[in-house]
Amino acid sequence: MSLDMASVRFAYRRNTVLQGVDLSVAEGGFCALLGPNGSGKSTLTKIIARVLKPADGTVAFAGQDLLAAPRRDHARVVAYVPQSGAAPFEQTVREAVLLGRTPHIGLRPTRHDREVVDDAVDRLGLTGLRDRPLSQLSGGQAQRVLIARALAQQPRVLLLDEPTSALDLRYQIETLQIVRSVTREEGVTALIAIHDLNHAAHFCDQIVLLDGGRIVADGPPAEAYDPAVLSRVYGLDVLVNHGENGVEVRPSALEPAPGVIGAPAAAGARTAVAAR
Ligand SMILES: Nc1ncnc2c1ncn2[C@@H]1O[C@H](COP(=O)(O)OP(=O)(O)OP(=O)(O)O)[C@@H](O)[C@H]1O
Repeated sequence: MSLDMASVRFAYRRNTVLQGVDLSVAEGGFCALLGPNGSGKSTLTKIIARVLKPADGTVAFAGQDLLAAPRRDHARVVAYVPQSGAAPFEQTVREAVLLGRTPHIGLRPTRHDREVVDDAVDRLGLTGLRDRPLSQLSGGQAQRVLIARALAQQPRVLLLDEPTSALDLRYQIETLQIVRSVTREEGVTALIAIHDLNHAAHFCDQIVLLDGGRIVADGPPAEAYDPAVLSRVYGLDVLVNHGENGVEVRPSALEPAPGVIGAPAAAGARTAVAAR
């Protein structure tokens, strides 16, 4: 079972932004979608989420055509966390997360539905905020509500469009850990559009690099991160280090910070080199 896209093409009027994308993510895989601004990451996730309809191509999960499935069936398989979401401002956190249960609920939410919601609220560190209206949340808290709503949906495929962009470092890491554990422990297939190449390498097992609506690299981080390809795509010289902790990418022009061995002495500083 896998998420499979074949020959997917999409254009905004005459501007073709996906040029025949073929992509497979194994069941339980955690795939990072990388690429510069405007390379087509959001468009690709929106097609799988059925926010946008491709001009051509197929999208399937476990052989089921996701583009033709009835909406409710699609929503039982696919959950989507957009870059930012509009929600009725007076809704509370718990009410917003309960919306994730919509594809599963009969006439009214059951005790099980409420347990799933409370579990998702707890996992995203929102327990203390669960009765608070969305209008009284910070940007990062609101982003965590969207992620909790997607988890409460209990999907087979989880799509996240830059879900960590408003999060502080702790919640960036925790969110990526949660998504990784959902993939490994529950076999959910996750696709995340993300800009941080090092977080992607650390947490994901598949890297897909988009450039101008085409896939230019696809594989495990150690194979997909080619310095020449990354430098060309991002228009910036980068180095790729293969170390004990995995692969790490950094701009080659980035000098060590003052105080680090090898850094140039800062003006007026007595020493810029750490004593050993
Ligand atoms: N609603 C729209 N109407 C017209 N063009 C659009 C629309 N949304 C996106 N585009 C264009 O489609 C291309 C791909 O955009 P997309 O949002 O998929 O890129 P992205 O890789 O997600 O970028 P970012 O990293 O900035 O979020 C860009 O050139 C963008 O300007």
